Amino acid sequence: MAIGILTSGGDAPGLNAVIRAIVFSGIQLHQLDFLGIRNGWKGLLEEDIFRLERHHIMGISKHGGTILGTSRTNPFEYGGPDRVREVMERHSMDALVAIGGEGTLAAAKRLSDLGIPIVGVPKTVDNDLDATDYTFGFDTAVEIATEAMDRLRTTGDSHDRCMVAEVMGRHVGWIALHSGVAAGAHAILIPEQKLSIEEICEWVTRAHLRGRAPLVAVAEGFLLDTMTDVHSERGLDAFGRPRLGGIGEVLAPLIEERTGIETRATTLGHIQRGGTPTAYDRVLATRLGWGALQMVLEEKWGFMVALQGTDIVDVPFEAALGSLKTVPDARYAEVRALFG
Ligand SMILES: Nc1ncnc2c1ncn2[C@@H]1O[C@H](COP(=O)(O)OP(=O)(O)O)[C@@H](O)[C@H]1O
Ligand SMILES: O=P(O)(O)OC[C@H]1O[C@](O)(COP(=O)(O)O)[C@@H](O)[C@@H]1O
Ligand SMILES: [Mg+2]
Repeated sequence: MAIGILTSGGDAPGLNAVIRAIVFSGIQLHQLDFLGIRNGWKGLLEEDIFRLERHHIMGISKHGGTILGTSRTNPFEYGGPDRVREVMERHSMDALVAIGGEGTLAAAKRLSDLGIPIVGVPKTVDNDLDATDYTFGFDTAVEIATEAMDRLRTTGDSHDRCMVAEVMGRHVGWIALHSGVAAGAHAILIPEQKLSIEEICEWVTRAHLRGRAPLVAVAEGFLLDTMTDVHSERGLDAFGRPRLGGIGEVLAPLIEERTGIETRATTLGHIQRGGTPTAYDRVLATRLGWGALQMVLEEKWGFMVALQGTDIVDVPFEAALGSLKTVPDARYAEVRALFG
């Protein structure tokens, strides 16, 4: 049996650990063959495929990114399901493991609905996929964001400045919430909760009056109550979505002007997605990889692996695709009560 593996969508620390887990245990325990597909669906449709052997996966769990490369190609706009079938047949590929986020899994679901044997592994640093409690990459992103905020606090303290730390989070504020709590931010701003600049400045002023250099953690997808669209000044991505980043720079002068406190903004950007995955993410990614291999062996097409509690389970693609996993109001309320 030959199994194709592809990674698609934005990268996340832990992708390599998933690939390693699938290939290592597939070769060691089941004598399976693996085909590496370069650059997501694009490589499948262009037949950019190679025999994925044990030496390719040696020691890769600790490396960020993906040895397979990634893209945001939509297989339905580039070749279509007939071409997917043709390439799989030509390479004697009996099954496909698609590792990606909601876009990749939506494509995988459509292909699987057409009878193509696919299983999925969820991936998102934003941690916004429903049906799985956590995804690999999220813990690493939170760790990096927390360390950055700790650093911003010491320079903020020295200069008695308000520091605004902008982190990733297009639709959901999990990274901002977790890193903001860990770093003791005085306000945490997330996409799920619109706020006025007056409320934010009140928290900043209150913290400053207590002798603190205020720290504001903001997710890139946050909107002030005066905004109708997310802040975007960098054009569109390959999928036609606005590229985010820069809301911190928008907020900083508004805060400075209203509070009189000198304010600086830092956008962390892709630093959160690069480099070494945490041990937690490596273990989670490895377990998800083992789970995906098991699904292939059981021919559970149309399913993806997920973490529920501490268990790795199988869920149908549609369970992950219905809605995003947003920060619940109650989770935000308990944090918000302590702002300022
Ligand atoms: N409903 C869909 N059907 C087919 N392909 C899709 C669909 N939605 C998204 N995609 C493709 O999947 C790609 C990857 O999705 P994206 O959201 O960028 O990354 P991720 O998989 O990390 O969420 C998109 O750029 C798009 O080409
Ligand atoms: O610069 P890129 O690759 O377009 O990606 C940026 C986007 O990817 C994200 O990191 C989301 O990634 P996930 O799909 O892993 O959740 C967003 O927070 C960000 O807006
Ligand atoms: Mg996505």
